[in-house]
Amino acid sequence: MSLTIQMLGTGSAFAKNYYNNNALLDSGEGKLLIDCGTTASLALHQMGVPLPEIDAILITHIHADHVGGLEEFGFQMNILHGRKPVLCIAEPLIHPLWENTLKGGMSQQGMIGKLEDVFEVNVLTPGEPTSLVSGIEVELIPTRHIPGKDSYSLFINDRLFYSADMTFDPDLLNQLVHERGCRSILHEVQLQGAGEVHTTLDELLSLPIQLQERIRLMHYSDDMEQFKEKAGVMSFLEQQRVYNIVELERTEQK
Ligand SMILES: Nc1ccn([C@@H]2O[C@@H]3COP(=O)(O)O[C@H]3[C@H]2O)c(=O)n1
Ligand SMILES: [Zn+2]
Ligand SMILES: [Zn+2]
Repeated sequence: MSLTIQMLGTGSAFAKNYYNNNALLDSGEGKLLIDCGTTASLALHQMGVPLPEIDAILITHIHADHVGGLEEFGFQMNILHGRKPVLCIAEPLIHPLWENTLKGGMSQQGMIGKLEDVFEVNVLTPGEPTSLVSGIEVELIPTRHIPGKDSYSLFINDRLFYSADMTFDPDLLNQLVHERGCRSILHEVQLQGAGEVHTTLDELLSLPIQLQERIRLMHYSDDMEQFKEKAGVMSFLEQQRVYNIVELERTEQK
């Protein structure tokens, strides 16, 4: 079965030339949206993907570039299409997502008082690979991002690692490739400055070349073009281009 990935956007939280770093996975039998940021519905509109075609949404962590579009997605599906969208989410994110992000805009007396009133909630257990839509199995891997905030990277179909926003974790990347058969890595990157809550390009450049060869960069700032020649064998994912994951597994990327 073929699996494709199309980034709705590849931008950092403050990027203006790129949409939010959200992704559409398509197995041919089902579509999974990874994160639903503020720009998600506009990007999906431009890609010609109607919201009801998406079988499930998966959330990595709570920042606006990853969850800021859920209010519109939830309202559109309930009001215009008469059904709740499926929301796959780790248990620790449910309370803060509703109480701190969505409740203000979505609550309605006697009608909407909790996440489950708007979404079909599929509660995920980190560390347990779970089939989310036909042909797409995901394991949540807790990774560090902001102190005190839970965040989960993704290991997809036992072959593709998709980083959430995360600080540099070379041990995890080594383990995934050498012990778990990971063939390609889509990794967030911060191009300039210290990587206090993200992973810097310099940190990724310190990895063994066999790991760098598997990495495609995403979640980058507007000055990405200036860094194309500084990224070594790593290349930048292009937003809205459709990649077959087999194509991502080729080591010669440039
Ligand atoms: N301690 C923090 C917290 C947040 N930030 C910035 O805010 C953005 C929120 O979305 P993000 O994509 O995680 O990127 C974060 C940083 O740019 C940051 O730089 N340092
Ligand atoms: Zn982000
Ligand atoms: Zn974040």
